[in-house]
Amino acid sequence: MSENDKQKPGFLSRIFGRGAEAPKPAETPKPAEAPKPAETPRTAEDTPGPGSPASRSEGEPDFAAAAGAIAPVSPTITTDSPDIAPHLPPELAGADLQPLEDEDRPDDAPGPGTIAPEPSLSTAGPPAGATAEEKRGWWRRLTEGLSRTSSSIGDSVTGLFSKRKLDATTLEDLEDVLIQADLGIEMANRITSAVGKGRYDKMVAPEAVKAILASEVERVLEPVAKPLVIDPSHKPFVVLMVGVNGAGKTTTIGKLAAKAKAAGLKPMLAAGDTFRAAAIDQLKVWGERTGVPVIYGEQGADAASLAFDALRAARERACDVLFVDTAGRLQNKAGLMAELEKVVRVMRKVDETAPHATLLVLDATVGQNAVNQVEVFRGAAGVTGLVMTKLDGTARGGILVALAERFRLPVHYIGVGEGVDDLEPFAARDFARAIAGLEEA
Ligand SMILES: Nc1nc2c(ncn2[C@@H]2O[C@H](COP(=O)(O)OP(=O)(O)OP(=O)(O)O)[C@@H](O)[C@H]2O)c(=O)[nH]1
Repeated sequence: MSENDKQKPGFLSRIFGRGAEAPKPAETPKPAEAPKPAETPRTAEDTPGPGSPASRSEGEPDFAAAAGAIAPVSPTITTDSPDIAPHLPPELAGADLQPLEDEDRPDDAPGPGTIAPEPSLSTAGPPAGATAEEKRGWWRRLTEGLSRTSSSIGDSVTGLFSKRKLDATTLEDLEDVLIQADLGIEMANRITSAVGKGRYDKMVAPEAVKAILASEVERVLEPVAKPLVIDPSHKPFVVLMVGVNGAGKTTTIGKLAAKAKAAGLKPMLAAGDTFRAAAIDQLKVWGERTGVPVIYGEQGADAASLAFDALRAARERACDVLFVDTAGRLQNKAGLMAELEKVVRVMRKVDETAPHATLLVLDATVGQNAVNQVEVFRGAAGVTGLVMTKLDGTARGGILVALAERFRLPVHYIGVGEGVDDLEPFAARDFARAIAGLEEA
């Protein structure tokens, strides 16, 4: 790290956390086991149906109490350029899965634990020193990703306010628009009151309404817009990804792995969603694409056992960050809770402080259902932060504002597309202005 970098406390503390200590020396690694070949995936008939136990081990004795007795899951670790079978799971059909171009990785990429001069894992908004063109690109990706929400809100505001003076009906209509965008009733009330204040019987410019909306939204979002801080005193820093099936956990891990690499960190991925073979394959594809090793077992293997092995392997390889994928089946809340708790307890046999972050991945297109998901996963997994995906696929992106107001959990990232770059660090002002349909501040 250059002297120059050391003198940037804001930047460093966003990455490593304030007052972060120097990394502790890694524990003496146990002798690495030779990777075993992946076992033949089970057939469809073997796949448990809805209502089945959350894992094959559910209901079996909890081995967390005796970590020494953990049954091996025959995990395999891919290399940095794993050889993946050409068969892709159906949900990946058509996705852009070409390996990242080498030119994206600078020749002088710094080693683990140091900081790349370019975008960090955690910085919200375009990186310091970004060119005007890069800044425009960042804003364009954000506004394009949020365009369904912003056109729904922005076009309605323009329609409501461009031709008539403000009266009670206009405000009621505005409130309906905001509720339909899933901003929540309280937020909608607050915005309409702010718009109505002192403006009855006057023409109000749509841009002025949008500005009020953006500032009210920003006020709610500002306290929760927090970067994901990778504390280097944990080696690896363990990030547990939780969320219901299809929320975007695996994709988000892939995008985060790319960000971690770009930040000069050494990541590893654990295919802890052992429920579906396709989920394991999907993570392996992301590993190949980003050049990040993936540890995986056979379909149906015990997820906790895999997480245990992954943490040990990441430690042996001196990885900076381990992203652990999980299955999320809400059909069986008790099973889900039991499995996640077991994953956490077993990882703590290796590192009693793990996981260091538990990110709940939420699909924005489920609307108000996301509220229920936060409640369930907060109870099951002690969620420390949120990632909201698929904001590009909904006109109801206001749900993020409603969640922020209700739960006040940190929001680290938003997903605005399927591409590797379509995961934006969450920035309150930019999000607020984008959904209001305003230009960049
Ligand atoms: N449009 C869009 N699609 C996304 C985004 N994030 C994820 N997806 C897509 O959503 C689908 C499901 O994503 P996954 O990453 O497989 O979700 P998961 O939570 O891992 O699902 P399971 O493996 O079934 O547990 C995939 O087709 C992704 O490409 C996003 O921000 N925008």
